[in-house]
Amino acid sequence: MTTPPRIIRTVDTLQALSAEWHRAGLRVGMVPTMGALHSGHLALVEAARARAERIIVTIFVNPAQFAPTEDFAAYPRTEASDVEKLAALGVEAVFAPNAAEMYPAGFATTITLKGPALGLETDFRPHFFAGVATVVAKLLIAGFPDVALFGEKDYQQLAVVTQLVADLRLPTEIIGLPTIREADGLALSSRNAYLTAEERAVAPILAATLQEIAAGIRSGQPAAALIEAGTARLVASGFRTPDYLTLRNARTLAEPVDLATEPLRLLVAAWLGRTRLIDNIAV
Ligand SMILES: Nc1ncnc2c1ncn2[C@@H]1O[C@H](COP(=O)(O)OP(=O)(O)OP(=O)(O)O)[C@@H](O)[C@H]1O
Ligand SMILES: CC(C)(CO)[C@@H](O)C(=O)[O-]
Ligand code: BAL
Repeated sequence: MTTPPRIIRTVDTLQALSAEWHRAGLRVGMVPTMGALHSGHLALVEAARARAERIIVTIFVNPAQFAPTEDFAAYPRTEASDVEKLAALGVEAVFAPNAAEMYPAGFATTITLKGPALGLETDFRPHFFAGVATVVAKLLIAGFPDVALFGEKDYQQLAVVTQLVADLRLPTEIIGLPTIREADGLALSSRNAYLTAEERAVAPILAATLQEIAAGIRSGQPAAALIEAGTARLVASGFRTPDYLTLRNARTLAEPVDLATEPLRLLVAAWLGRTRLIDNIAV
């Protein structure tokens, strides 16, 4: 029989619980999420279990990372079934605060970023990483985990969080885990729930296009021509012209200078109907 996780609504309670665990000599792991949990999230939880004796999963649809025109209101909220999934994995605590707990009246702090936060998502969601970094800093300070796990699906976010924790010297190890995919290659994402049946049939072309471009680059074909052909394939399949489809240095996310020696990552964001999909792969 599994013990259901403790549901925690306040920062004070989470800080006290984490301090108690640390006093008992237990390692604490954290998996930050916005809920609507799928197997990608659950893989992060399982990886946390291998690294920590106590696991906190956070569920918070963070208003600060959504522009007024974005899908904050529509974002799926499924707390009861999320908690059931986490209970089955033996998660000890779910931190699910409301917005007033995270951003009380008078809240006036926002983290600003450079480095890996420049470009890509920031060109299209300028508010996004300030909102993510501010909430992640708050979550890490609330839960004081020894280790926190993030998915490579949100590759730039992982780079931003890694930089944030290094710059602020937060005492948490940040671990990135590979993207979990459907059998047809589509990266799992809570927003896949927005896709119509027709769009769902088209969506795997995003990952297939990345694979095709990466294979071409590895075989020595010019990246620019491959990216142009990939863009045309996406548009012909029903995607809008991608927000970006680009080859970057996998560590800095800057434009690569020397393809032969730098670690490379191919990243894409593209709208399919009313759903914005992102994906990325190593080259
Ligand atoms: N397919 C996946 N594989 C591995 N990790 C994932 C996957 N999808 C999401 N994650 C990770 O789970 C964490 C929480 O992400 P989030 O709750 O935003 O889920 P999401 O499915 O990415 O939602 P969205 O549709 O909003 O992008 C992040 O670290 C994210 O990178
Ligand atoms: C890291 C995060 C939980 C911050 O709100 C969110 O951006 C997400 O779910 O990837
Ligand atoms: N998965 C990252 C959170 C977001 O896109 O808002």
